[in-house]
Amino acid sequence: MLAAAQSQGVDVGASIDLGDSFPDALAKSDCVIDFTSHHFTTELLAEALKQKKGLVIGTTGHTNEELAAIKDASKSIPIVFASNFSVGVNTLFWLTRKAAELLGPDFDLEVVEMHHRLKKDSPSGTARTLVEILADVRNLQYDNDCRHGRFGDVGARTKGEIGVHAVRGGDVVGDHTVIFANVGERVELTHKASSRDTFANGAVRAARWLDGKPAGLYDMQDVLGLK
Ligand SMILES: NC(=O)C1=CN([C@@H]2O[C@H](COP(=O)(O)OP(=O)(O)OC[C@H]3O[C@@H](n4cnc5c(N)ncnc54)[C@H](OP(=O)(O)O)[C@@H]3O)[C@@H](O)[C@H]2O)C=CC1
Ligand SMILES: O=C(O)C1=N[C@H](C(=O)O)C[C@H](O)C1
Repeated sequence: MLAAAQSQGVDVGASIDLGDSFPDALAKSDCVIDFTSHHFTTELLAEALKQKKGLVIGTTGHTNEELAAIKDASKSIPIVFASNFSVGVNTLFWLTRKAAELLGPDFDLEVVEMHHRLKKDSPSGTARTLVEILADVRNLQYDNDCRHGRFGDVGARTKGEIGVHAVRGGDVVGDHTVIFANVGERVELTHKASSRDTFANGAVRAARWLDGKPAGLYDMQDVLGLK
C-alpha cells in the first residue's frame, strides 16, 4: 500500500507517527482506507462517525447487517465502498451489465472466481458484485437466487438461478469470469489481476477523490466516472 501511495506522489515519510491506537491514528488522518476483515467494520464505522472522517472500504465478506450499517453511516460521512478497486474489474462490471442486457434471458449465467490460498471469504466480493449486476438485469435477488456451487443430486439447472463458484489455490491475485451460456454458443468475460498494486493504486485514487465530498455512499464507478 505504501509503495502504491508513493508512486502517486503521496508523502508516506517514515516520520509520520500515527500513535498506538486506531482512534489516535484516525485523528491524525484525512480518511481511512480499509482492507481488513468485516469483523472490524462495526468498530471502524463507530470511530469514523465519531470523528466525522471519510472511509474507503475495500474489505469484502460483510453480513447483511454490516452492509446495512455501512449504508446507514453514509448518511453522515462520505464512504467509497467497492468490492474491487481495479480499473479493469470496474470495466468488467460495466460490460457485464451491457452483455446481460444484450444477450437476454435465454442465456444461463454463471460466475467463476479464483484467488490465492489465503483468502478467507467466499465467494469474493467482486463475484458477489457481478452476481448482483446480473440479478439486477434479470429481476432476481442475490440472497434468494444465487446458487453457491453444486453438489449431489441437485437436479437440472433452472432459469432463475445464477451460479457462483469459488476456486482457491497458490498465489492467484484475483481472476473473475462471467459466463453467458446458451444452446449452441457462449460468451465469457474474464478479468485477471496480476498485481495487488492495482487495488492499492485504485484505493489511493478513491481516497483523493473522496476529499471534500458530501456524505453519501459512492463506489469505484463514481470515482472513475463510469456512471
Ligand atoms: N476491494 C478490493 O479491491 C480488494 C479487497 N480486498 C479485501 O480486503 C480484505 C483483506 O484482504 P487481505 O489483505 O488479503 O487480507 P490479509 O489477511 O492479508 O490482511 C488483513 C489485514 O487486516 C488486519 N486485520 C484483520 N482484522 C482486523 C481487525 N479486527 N482489526 C484490525 N486489523 C485487522 C490484519 O492484521 P493481522 O495480520 O494482525 O491479523 C491484516 O494486517 C479482504 O476482505 C479482501 O477481500 C483485498 C484486495 C483488493
Ligand atoms: O482477497 C483478495 O485477494 C481480493 N479480494 C477482493 C474480492 O473479494 O473481490 C478483490 C480482489 O479480487 C482480491
